[in-house]
Order: sequence, then structure tokens, then C-alpha cells
Amino acid sequence: MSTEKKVIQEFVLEQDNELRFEVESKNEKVYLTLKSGLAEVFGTELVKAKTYEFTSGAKVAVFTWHGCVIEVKGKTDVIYTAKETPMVIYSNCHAALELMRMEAEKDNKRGPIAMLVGPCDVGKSTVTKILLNYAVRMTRRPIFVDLDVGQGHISIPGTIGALMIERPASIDEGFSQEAPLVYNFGHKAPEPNTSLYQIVVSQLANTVKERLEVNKKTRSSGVIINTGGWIKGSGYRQLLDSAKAFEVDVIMVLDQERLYNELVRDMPQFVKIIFLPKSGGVVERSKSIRSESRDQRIREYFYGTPKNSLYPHSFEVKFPEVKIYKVGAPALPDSCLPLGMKADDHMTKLVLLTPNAGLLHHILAVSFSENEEDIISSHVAGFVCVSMIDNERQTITLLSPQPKPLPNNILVLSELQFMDTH
Ligand SMILES: Nc1ncnc2c1ncn2[C@@H]1O[C@H](COP(=O)(O)OP(=O)(O)OP(=O)(O)O)[C@@H](O)[C@H]1O
Repeated sequence: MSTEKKVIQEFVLEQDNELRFEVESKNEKVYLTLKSGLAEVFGTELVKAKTYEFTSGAKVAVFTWHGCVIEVKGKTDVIYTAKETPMVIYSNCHAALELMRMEAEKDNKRGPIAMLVGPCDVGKSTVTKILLNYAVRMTRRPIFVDLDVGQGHISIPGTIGALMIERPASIDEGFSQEAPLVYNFGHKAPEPNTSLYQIVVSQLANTVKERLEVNKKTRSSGVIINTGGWIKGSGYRQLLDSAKAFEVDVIMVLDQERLYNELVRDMPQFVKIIFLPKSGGVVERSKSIRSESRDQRIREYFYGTPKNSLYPHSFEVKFPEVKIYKVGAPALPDSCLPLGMKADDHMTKLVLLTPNAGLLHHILAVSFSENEEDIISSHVAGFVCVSMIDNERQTITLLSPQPKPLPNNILVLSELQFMDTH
């Protein structure tokens, strides 16, 4: 047990102030308690006298609309109170979406489909979370869509997905992950395979639209879509395609006027484009921190969080028991392509793999599809990780959240890897 005494600090926040802190040191824990007044963390209200725990990697902002007293116990790397925040502007956006939801409810129509866009590290995921939390606090049931394959807020990185939000995010664990709809893309950025990205985005958009049709409450609550930070060149065209696929009504552009003006120029008139300033608190993340947080997401998928541990299973499957596919075949010169085939088509071609040492540590998506034709357009049941390949015995050892048997024998290779150090 550590004999080191924990540092205790008390902060008195005036109305509209924000206490920001970061926990960086490994194995460090910081405890936060609301002593009096009202406060929230990214849209989720703090319960008075309850202690919240934050571990290494946490970047937190405690905002108060009315003033409060906060106690922070433990070693933070940065901690300060900010008087200037864009929270009033974000709250006005929520109010505008809420008006659209009220109209939609009255006329039994679809509520607002809003998309957050902007470069990396401007707070897109954070504003998405704030807007979802505010909506659900008004008893709405919006759908959260995450198109950012880099971080994987709904499932693991390399995927896109949708989740119906029924209660505010937990301060330390995020949104409850009940029955998310997840599509495997298999790369940590859209660039390596934009054709495939476009297909999975359209597929997700169609499924989300179907869900809006069948649930009245969700239909009027609408959808909030988070996107990745790739906004230049084909990344920008990709954004336009995604906006079209989801039939968005509102696009909120964080921090970049150029992107805002391009969207005003290129989107149809009925789509409202809104410019939002970035919060001064948003922390920039280096490549290595992004990579660490991707690892952390995958580890949490298999092993859970300190508060909610999971115990994954490890089992063997024989080579013939599974079919492992890779999406995207090596490119062929135009002269070698069959008549009518475009050079781009190879990017969505399925290649059946013979299990080999190259699969070691790779993530495999367990497809819901029953035949080869539907693999790309099917959502996935979950993920396993290849922890051993034994060529002699013709077996693959898999780390899996569920015990044997696999729900399907069709597996799809992801570029993402996970080193299981447990
Ligand atoms: N007001 C704030 N105070 C302190 N930290 C903040 C604040 N807003 C956001 N952050 C932190 O900054 C980090 C980056 O924010 P966020 O993930 O929302 O950015 P992003 O634009 O979605 O990034 P990316 O493009 O990489 O997905 C997060 O760790 C988040 O917790």
C-alpha cells in the first residue's frame, strides 16, 4: 500500500466556469467529488458527494452553469479553472436541435440528423457527447452514430457503428454499450480503402434510417453523428458522401472556417451549416498517444475497465472450422481486368486466406453474414484476436469475449492488432 499522502485540493467555481485537469502518470488515480452546487462533465451531471475515479489518460472538464465547490484528490498533471468556454454556444445548438425535435414530434416526422465535422483534436467527440447527454436529459432517445474509425467510441477502432442512447453517459465509463450496431472496416483511417468505407457508411446509414422508421420516440429524437478528422481532398469528398448517405439536416463545423465555407458552397441549401468554436480545453494528442488509446480500447473490449472487469475466453479452432477473409485484393493493371471491371473494384474484393503466421495478434471480426456475397454489407457479432497459430496441429487459438463456439464461422481480417499481455 502506498504511504504517500494524497494531495487534496478544493476549487470554488463561479457560474459558467470550468475546472480542467489531466491525469498522465501511469497507475495514478484521481478522485473528484462535488461538495456543493451543480456541475457536469461533458453533459453528464455530477451527483453531490459521490466520488468519481479517473485514471491515467483522463482529460476532464467539470463545467458549472450555476457555481459549485469541487474537491480533487490525487496527483493531476495539469489543473486549472477556465473562465472562457464555448458551453453557451453548444447549449444554444442543443436548444435549436430540441426545437426541431419538438416540431418533428408534433408532425410525427423524423427529428434532426446532425453531423459534427472538423480537423483532428477540436473536440468533435466531446461536443457529440454533450449534445447526446443534453438530449437524453430532456427524455429524448437519439441515435449516436460514430464514423470515426480511428478511435472507436462505440466499439473497437477500425469500426463504425450506431447506438441508441437511453441514459446519460457514465462519467468514468462512457455510454452504456447495450446492443450496438457495428460494421467492420478494418483500418484505423478511411484512406487505405475509401471504396469500402463508403459501402459500410451507406449500409450503416440505411440501417439507422430503418431504425428511425420503427421507433416513434427515436424518430423524433433524431441522430447525432461524430466523424473523423480527415477533411482534406478525398477526405472532404468522403464527408459529403457521408452527409448525403445519412440525409443530414444540420452540419456543425468545429474550428475550421475553410471547411465551413466549403460546406456552405457544396451542400444543398436546406442543410444548415453552423460554425462552432473549439474549446480552449481540448487537448491535442500525439500519434503515440492515439495509438496507446486505440490499444486501450481493444484491451477494454476483452478485459473491461477497472470498475467493470471482463474475463475473456481462450480456445482453439481447427483450420477447416473457420473461413477467414480479407477485404481488398492486390491491384491488377487495367489490361488484365475482366471486361467491365473497374480498377477500383479490387478494393472490395474478398480474398479467402489460408491461416498463416501473418495473422498472429490480428483482430478478426465475426461476421453475421451467412454467405460470401453479404460479408461486406453485414454488421458484425463481435471480435476475436488471434493469439496463436499452430501449423502442425492446424489450429488457431483465439481470444474471445464469449466461450466457444463462435456464433459464425465467417471471420474478416482487420489491420488492427492487439498484444495480449495478461
Ligand atoms: N473543455 C475541455 N477541457 C479539457 N479537456 C477536454 C475538453 N474538451 C475536450 N477535452 C479532451 O480533449 C481530448 C480531445 O477531444 P475530442 O476527442 O473530443 O476531439 P476530437 O476532435 O473528437 O478528436 P479526433 O479527431 O481525434 O477524434 C479528449 O481527451 C477530451 O476529453
